[in-house]
Amino acid sequence: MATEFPLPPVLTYYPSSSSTPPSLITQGAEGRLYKSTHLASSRPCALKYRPPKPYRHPILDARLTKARIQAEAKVLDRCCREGVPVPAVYAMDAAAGWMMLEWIEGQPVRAGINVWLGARPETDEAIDAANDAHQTPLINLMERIGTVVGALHLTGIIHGDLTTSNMMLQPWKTTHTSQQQTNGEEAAAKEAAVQGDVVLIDFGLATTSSSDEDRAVDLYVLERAFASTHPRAEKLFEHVLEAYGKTFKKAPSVLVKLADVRMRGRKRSMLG
Ligand SMILES: Nc1ncnc2c1ncn2[C@@H]1O[C@H](COP(=O)(O)OP(=O)(O)OP(=O)(O)O)[C@@H](O)[C@H]1O
Repeated sequence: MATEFPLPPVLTYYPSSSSTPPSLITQGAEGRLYKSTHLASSRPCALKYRPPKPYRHPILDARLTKARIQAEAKVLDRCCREGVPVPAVYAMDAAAGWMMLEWIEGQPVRAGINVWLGARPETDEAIDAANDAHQTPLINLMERIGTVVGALHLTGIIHGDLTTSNMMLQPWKTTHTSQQQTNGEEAAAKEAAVQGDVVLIDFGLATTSSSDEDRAVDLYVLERAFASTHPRAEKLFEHVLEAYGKTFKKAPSVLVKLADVRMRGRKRSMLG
């Protein structure tokens, strides 16, 4: 895809004959995400660029952009060092508004879950978390989500915007086929859609905290996002929490706090 916007200068220079111009993947409110082979054709990378905002005072805008990029890169670095699955930071120029990250192959978890659920008849009842044996591959994914969020919280980082769009499913080298899903190509494709390693992305709103309350709010944000994005699978969210509860010593007390946070959330929505 041709780029429709000015690029940061670093990306208008192609260091090797095999590197191709970056292609725009998404354009959000704050920034743009390009896929690029700037470093090497065999090593695609994600270029996150926050262009100047004409509606902000230029000095304030430059300062804000720089601080946000630096903060996001710092959190990603820390996650990498501590073994939390996130894209590695390859390069950055915070003052120029960009950072270059490891490209994560695969699709967002949201899309994978939708492929899995999409194969069910429209008239289907909501999925019963405890008894639906046919959901094993999806349940396994939910558990992997809980484990990764637990690993993140253990490092003292709060994501701030956990959704199934801010998690990628990085395909496994070999596919694992469950006993339930051995009948046909369609079933195999459906199962493949929920396989892969969960990699967290978009740390633009991340903060550091080790308090039960902040961790519980992070989980609550994910719980609400999950319920509105995947309403039929809402009940399966308990598998995320169950796996989370096993990840570190204080995780069970975060889950107790989550009950409080939910209650407050409900009261607030009743009051309008
Ligand atoms: N490292 C990556 N590898 C592959 N795809 C990525 C990567 N980072 C982001 N993406 C894709 O780009 C999309 C947008 O990325 P991201 O959420 O980080 O940007 P954003 O929403 O513009 O960020 P912000 O909320 O900080 O403004 C993601 O949903 C994902 O599909």
